[in-house]
Amino acid sequence: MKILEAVLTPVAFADPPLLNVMGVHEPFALRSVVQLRCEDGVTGLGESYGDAAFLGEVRKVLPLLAGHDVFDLPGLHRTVARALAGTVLTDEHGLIGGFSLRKTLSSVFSLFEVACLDAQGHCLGRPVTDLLGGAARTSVEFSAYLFYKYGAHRDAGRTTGADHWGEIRTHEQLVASARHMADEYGFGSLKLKGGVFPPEQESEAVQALADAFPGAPVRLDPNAAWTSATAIEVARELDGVLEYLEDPTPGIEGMARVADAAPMPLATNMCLVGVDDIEPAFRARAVGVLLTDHHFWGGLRAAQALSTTCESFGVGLSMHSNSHLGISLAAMVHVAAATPHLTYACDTHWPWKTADVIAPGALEFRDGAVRVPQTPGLGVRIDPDALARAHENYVRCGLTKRDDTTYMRRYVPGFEPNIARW
Ligand SMILES: O=C([O-])C(=O)C[C@H](O)[C@@H](O)C(=O)[O-]
Ligand SMILES: [Mg+2]
Repeated sequence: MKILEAVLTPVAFADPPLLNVMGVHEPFALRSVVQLRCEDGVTGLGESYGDAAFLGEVRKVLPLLAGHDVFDLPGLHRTVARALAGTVLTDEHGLIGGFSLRKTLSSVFSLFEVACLDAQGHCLGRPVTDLLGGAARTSVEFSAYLFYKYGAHRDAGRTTGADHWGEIRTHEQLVASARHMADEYGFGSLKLKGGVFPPEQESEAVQALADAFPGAPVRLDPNAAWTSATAIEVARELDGVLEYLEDPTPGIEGMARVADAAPMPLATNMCLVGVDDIEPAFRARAVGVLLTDHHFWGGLRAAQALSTTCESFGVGLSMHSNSHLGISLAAMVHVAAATPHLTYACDTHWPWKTADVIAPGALEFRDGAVRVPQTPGLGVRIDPDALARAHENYVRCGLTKRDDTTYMRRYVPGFEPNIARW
C-alpha cells in the first residue's frame, strides 16, 4: 500500500483560559493534521503539535513520502531521520520535559507512524488495536482533567470569549467544575492541574475534591512548581487522599528525594520523557507511574513497548495529554487498549474543547471511558468542512507557538513561571 501524497493541514481550535505553572492557555490551541493519500482510495490520518517549528520539520518529510509503503515503518523512521538531520526542537513551556535529537525525531515520526497505522488498518479492514497485537480491554478509562481558569480571554486588554465554565479559582468553583465533568462524561477519577496557587491552597482543594467525591481517586499535578522540601510536606499532608502526585518538583534527583519520603507514588510526564531517561529515573526510584504520550515517545508502538518496560521494573503506567482533537483521542484509545500493563485511568483535555475536525459519533464517553472503535484503522474520519474551519482559525488567529507565559502577562503584568517557586 503505497503513499501517493502527504497533505498537512495546520489547525487551531478555541481553548479556554486554563491556568498552569507557565501561565494561561491562549485563545486557540494549535495542532497539525496529516492525511496520507494512498493507493486504492485509502487515507491515513495523524494529528500532533501545531507550532511553527514543529510544522517546519514535518514539511521537510512530506515530499519524501510519495511511493513509501505504509507497512514499512522502520523505513519511515529512516526517512524522517534523514529529513530532520540533526534538528532539536524546543518549546517555550517545557511542560513535557527536556529536548533532544531523539525526542524531536520521535515526535515527527509519531505523526506519520499513526497515519501509516491508520492506512494499514483500512487496507486490512482491522482496527489499529489489532495491528498492535490485539485489545487488552474493550474500553479505555479517562480521568476528569480539572483546571483553574479565568472566566474569559483577554485580547489586548479587552475581555473576550467568556465560556460556560466561568471562572474557576475557589474550592467551590473547582468542585462544581468537577461535578459538571463527572455528570457529563461519567469520570470516576479526578486530576487537578496545580502549580497555580500556593501549595496549601491546592492541597486544600484536593481535600475538597476528595470530600465531594468520596472514593474517587484524585491526582494533583503542579508541574514542578515546588521545591522538594515543599513537595514532601504536601505529600505527607495528602497521605490517603492522593492516588498519585504528579511532577511535584523538577528533575530526576528532586523527584527521587520526594519519592523516598512520599507515601504515594510519584507520576511524571516531565522528568522521564524518552528512553535515555528510563535507566537513571528507574535506578533513582524517582518515578512510580510513567505517563506515556505517543506524540513524543515515538508513536503507538513505542508507547506500547513501555508496558513491558514498566511492568518489568514494577512501575505503573498511564497516559499524559495536551490539548488535542479527535484523531489524537482515537490514537490514544487504540494504544491504551493494546497496552496490557496500563494501571491508571488516562488523561485527556477532551472536555475543554468545543469543536473538532472529525465526523461526530465515533468516540463517545460512557462512564468515563471510550469504547475502542471496531471499525478499520483509527475508526475516525475527517469532516472536510470542520477541517476547513479549523484551518481558517489557524490562519486567522495568528499564533505560531504556544506561549502561556507571555499571554499570562496580559492578566498579571510581570508574571514569571512558577517552576520551583514554592
Ligand atoms: O500533565 C501535564 O503535565 C500536562 O498536561 C501539561 C499540559 O501542557 C497542561 O499543563 C496544559 O495544557 O496546561
Ligand atoms: Mg503532568
